[in-house]
Amino acid sequence: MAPAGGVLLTATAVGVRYGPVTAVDDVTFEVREGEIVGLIGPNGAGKTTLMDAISGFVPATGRITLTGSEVGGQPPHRRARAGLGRTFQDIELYEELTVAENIMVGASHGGHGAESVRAALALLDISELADVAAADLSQGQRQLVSVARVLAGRPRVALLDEPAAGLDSLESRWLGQRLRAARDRGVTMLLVDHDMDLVLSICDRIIVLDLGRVIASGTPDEVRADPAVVGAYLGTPASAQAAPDAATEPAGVAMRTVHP
Ligand SMILES: Nc1ncnc2c1ncn2[C@@H]1O[C@H](COP(=O)(O)OP(=O)(O)OP(=O)(O)O)[C@@H](O)[C@H]1O
Repeated sequence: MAPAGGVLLTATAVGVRYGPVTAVDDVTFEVREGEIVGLIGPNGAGKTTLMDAISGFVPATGRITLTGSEVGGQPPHRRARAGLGRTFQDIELYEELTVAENIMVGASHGGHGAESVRAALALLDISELADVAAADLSQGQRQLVSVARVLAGRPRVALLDEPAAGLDSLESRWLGQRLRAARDRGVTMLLVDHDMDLVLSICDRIIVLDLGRVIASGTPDEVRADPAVVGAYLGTPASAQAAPDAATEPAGVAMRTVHP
């Protein structure tokens, strides 16, 4: 169950248009302290655009607040300084530098001291990688280093964009354990990923987008059993879906078979 922390991040009636395309449409949700909230949905659902709207990389309508203060309208670096740390899909590391050095020099604002770097690595249980050259890391370790880089800035909410991209299922499970470890030590995360097993296993709550709108939200079990979610993933309108108790196959099984 989600811990009962205070509300850190709110999105209220957030919308993003690209010309005639409504990429995010009237989206409202909140993230509470100490939770991992997952953002999922089929290709083109608006997940990346919503992350961009929250972190300030695209203009959006509606309201976005962090610890009660409006951040919508602020440029990305101001939001980062206010406590919205973000990873990006393309991880760029200096191959010849160590993990600790990469985190120190790779900070998006101001750089981090050695103590922050050590703390971030410890949060993710990867302290043993501090002196390893980036060139010697596995893909899973690289993903965690990019998360550590964000955590070293001590964000109020860490926005993680596809941290399991390029990982096999074993690496993804390992990543999930590390993210859970960080969450158990108080890190709050909003996570976009296509890996359903990862999202369903580590998130406290999940928000499901389709065609820019929230079509479901709840615990992993609630979302897994929601006919609207199954319909969105299978490309069938929810109204045409059998009721969950009449389905020949559990919804969770159907969702797990759908990968990008
Ligand atoms: N820069 C852009 N200009 C115009 N349309 C865009 C732009 N970026 C995204 N879109 C459109 O906005 C909608 C949402 O796209 P977005 O990339 O946010 O979805 P997504 O859920 O992240 O998809 P994926 O899972 O494939 O990464 C899509 O219809 C997409 O074609």
